Amino acid sequence: MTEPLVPLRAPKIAARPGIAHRLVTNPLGAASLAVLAIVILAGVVGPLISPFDPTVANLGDALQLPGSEHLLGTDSAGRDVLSRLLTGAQSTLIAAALAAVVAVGIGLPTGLMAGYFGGWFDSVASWCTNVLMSLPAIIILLAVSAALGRSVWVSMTVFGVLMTPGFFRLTRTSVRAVRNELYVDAARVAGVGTASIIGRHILSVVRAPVIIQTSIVSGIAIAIQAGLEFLGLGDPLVSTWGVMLNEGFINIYSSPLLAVWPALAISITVGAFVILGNALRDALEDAPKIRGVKRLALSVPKTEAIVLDPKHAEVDSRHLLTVSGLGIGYPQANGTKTVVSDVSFFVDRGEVLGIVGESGSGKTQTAFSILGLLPPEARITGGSIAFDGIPLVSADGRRLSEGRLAALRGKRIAYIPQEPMSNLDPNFTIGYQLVRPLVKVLGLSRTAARARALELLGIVGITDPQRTFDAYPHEVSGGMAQRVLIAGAVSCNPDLLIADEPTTALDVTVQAEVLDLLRDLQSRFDMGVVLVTHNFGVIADLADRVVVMQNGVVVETGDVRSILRSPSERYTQTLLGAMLEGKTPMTPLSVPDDEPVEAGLA
Ligand SMILES: Nc1ncnc2c1ncn2[C@@H]1O[C@H](COP(=O)(O)OP(=O)(O)OP(=O)(O)O)[C@@H](O)[C@H]1O
Repeated sequence: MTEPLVPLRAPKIAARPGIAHRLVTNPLGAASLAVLAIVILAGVVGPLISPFDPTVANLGDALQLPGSEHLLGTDSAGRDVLSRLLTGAQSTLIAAALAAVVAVGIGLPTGLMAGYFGGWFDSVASWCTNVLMSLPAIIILLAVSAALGRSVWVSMTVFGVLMTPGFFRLTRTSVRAVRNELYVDAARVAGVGTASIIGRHILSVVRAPVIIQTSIVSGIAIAIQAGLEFLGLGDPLVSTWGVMLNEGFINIYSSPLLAVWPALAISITVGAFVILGNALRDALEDAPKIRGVKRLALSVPKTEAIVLDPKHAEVDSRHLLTVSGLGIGYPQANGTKTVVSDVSFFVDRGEVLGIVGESGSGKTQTAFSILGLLPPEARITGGSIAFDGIPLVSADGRRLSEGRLAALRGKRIAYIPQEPMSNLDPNFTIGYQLVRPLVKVLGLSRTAARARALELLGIVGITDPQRTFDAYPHEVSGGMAQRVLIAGAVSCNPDLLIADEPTTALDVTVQAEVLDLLRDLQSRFDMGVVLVTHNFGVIADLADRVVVMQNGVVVETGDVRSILRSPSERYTQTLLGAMLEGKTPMTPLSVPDDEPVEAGLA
């Protein structure tokens, strides 16, 4: 009988100061922001508030010292230094921004693609990056100035290109780290598209380091710009601080102050950019992080197999799910390592099938083959899988195309993982992560998706859905996170639910609650469930029928009551014995030598 669900109250969540708050409360961050705000303000309003026209020469006023008329004095052509500094701020900042935009504009998207997709694009882009990095930047800039003329815009564009390897490498490395996170796989299993995954989960992770790098590169661009102009390669028609510095050094003996003003402006601005970068890093490092513990969900395998057309495949449509003679192997130097062999079972609508076995018996591999989420190196060596009349893998080795499979995952086939925390993206609230698949996959409006998500949180036994909806994953317990994932899994009203050790990572008391919840939802939504576990107790609690696996093969199968009453295989008896003794058979069980297990791979 289904027991009533134990409502779970969300813990009180202390308000966490945001990144902006942490940045402005850091004295260095606040100071650098203030300096840059003043410089940017000067750049914007400078040309309007300049007391004199910075381009008009008046030789009669040349090289005047600071005074009441010219607050910072005049240069060798009699132009007002303060007016030139104010207008120079604008062109200096725009030129630095140009370099940063070019560097980010090329480095970020190429790094994203190379890191996420890998393959030939990664090889080509990495090779180009290595070539760019081997070029001496200053020589290239000098050569470009010589060939294309003294234009600050051209030299900053080229400098931006020369800075792309930094952004490319930073992005690629961050993406490669995060694309293996379980929450990225979970988003894929939930049916979220690649562009959307990159845009939300991946970009949100690389955003912070890219902002820090951009701040630092902007500072370096100003310094390089000033250096080039100091060497006399500046555009004399654009009054930047570097051009002023160059003029100052020409008159260093007659009017040393002329070099001091632009040098101060350059060093204070460059310093502010670099300090801001560091303060940003400190603010972001303060942010709580939850990272994946163990990668279980796997990437989509390369389908070099011929893509299956569902219309032209013979399938078994009597059951919701039929797995027949399934074999899975991994090519290795000394031949193929078989991890699943000749596995057959079926699941009907409204039925719970348990797959039980010790660690390494092939349960997860079997489950992932149904989801189409085996690692790229895995090979389906035989057998077929059909879901509700749709062939996922046909007997002749063809597979349903990834596009069609992706349309099934998250809509008709849902998945509950073992480690709830690692399957939630720490960068987004729980509400956002529930709403997004509802909008993207089911096409609900934001308002409807929000209402549905709150309703689902209530259904899975969370008493204050709104508070959990607004919380970040690290602000809830493991049991609550698993309820959230269960809510996400059933949100699309799936026909088939695959739950891979859904209670293993949880405390014993929470395990019982989650099992109750699964039982309740299974009957409420009339789903077929494949329940993967190493624990016969979970099978006894939840499953109607059971498949016992060892070493990649099915040892025994039947309805749970009869197998619990009279297990015919020695291995099943040992598994049951382990349950009764309270052991968890995560490590290979030893079956007494006198009565060896009949089934099993050699
Ligand atoms: N990428 C891989 N390459 C080679 N062998 C693999 C790979 N992934 C899994 N295997 C092997 O497949 C076998 C079955 O693994 P599977 O994860 O299905 O076991 P399991 O029964 O689910 O155990 P657990 O509960 O510990 O996950 C194991 O022997 C494992 O070493």
